[in-house]
Amino acid sequence: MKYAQLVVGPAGSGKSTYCDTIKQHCDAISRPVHVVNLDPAAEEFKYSVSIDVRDLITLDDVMEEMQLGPNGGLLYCMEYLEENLEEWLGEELQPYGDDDYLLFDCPGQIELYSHLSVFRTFVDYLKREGWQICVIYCLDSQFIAEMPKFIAGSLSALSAMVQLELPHVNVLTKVDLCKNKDALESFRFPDPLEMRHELDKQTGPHFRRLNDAVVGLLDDFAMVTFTPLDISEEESVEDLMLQVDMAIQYGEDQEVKTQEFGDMPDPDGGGPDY
Ligand SMILES: Nc1nc2c(ncn2[C@@H]2O[C@H](COP(=O)(O)OP(=O)(O)OP(=O)(O)O)[C@@H](O)[C@H]2O)c(=O)[nH]1
Ligand SMILES: [Mg+2]
Repeated sequence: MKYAQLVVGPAGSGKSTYCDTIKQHCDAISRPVHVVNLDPAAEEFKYSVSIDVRDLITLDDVMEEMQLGPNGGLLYCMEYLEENLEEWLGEELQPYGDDDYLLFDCPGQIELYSHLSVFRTFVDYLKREGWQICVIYCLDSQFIAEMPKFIAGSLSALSAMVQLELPHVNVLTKVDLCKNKDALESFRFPDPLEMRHELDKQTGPHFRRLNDAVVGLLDDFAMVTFTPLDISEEESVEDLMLQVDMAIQYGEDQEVKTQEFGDMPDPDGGGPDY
């Protein structure tokens, strides 16, 4: 079995820093991982890149040749990647085999994970090629102090979960910058009543039914939970890695059946078993 983490999330949420952190952690414990850059707009990396989409296409070239702005240019690049997936990526992945572990550092446009097909095509291709994949959805902890922002972040994570149908770990990044780390605990397994109460406090009475529906939706998908990551604490990195290993069934007997997202949500509540 081959393993991969697909590291996604909004622009600037800490995806590349996450990849760097995990790579360093794994290097330190002599566990081989390789990082793949899938961001055609990336400029520099702290980690060493094993496969780079910029060898196929770069945002600068596309913007210049197609007269596109940065967002349109990025979408063009990703569609180009989608069209050349088997030919280019297939070739690049050739040297990787059993027990190899890749981290895919992805671009930050969230529409790529919600309503464009490129990542779905990408994931389906990797699955067909025998890769066991876990999605890491990064959300910046600096933006979730207020409940409406936390809910907006949760909904975007949920939309990626529904679109990609893979084991999924939501990560709260930049926790080292948080003054009150204990306050983050309440976001690990958010309480629906509390969410509803906080939302109602911050919106007018017209929004009550909408708030109710949104919180009900998140509660139904009981797996919209977040794991805080403090990159300055080795233990935090280890805990997260363990959680991802469980989600991806790294090192487990391959007879064990993967729990598919399609089995969710559990109508009786309760999170996933992994
Ligand atoms: N202190 C601290 N800063 C962080 C952390 N993660 C990211 N940053 C900073 O946040 C900024 C964005 O981080 P990146 O890792 O580049 O984020 P990204 O999601 O890859 O960004 P895009 O690829 O542009 O979407 C950089 O200035 C990082 O140094 C973290 O855990 N702690
Ligand atoms: Mg990045």
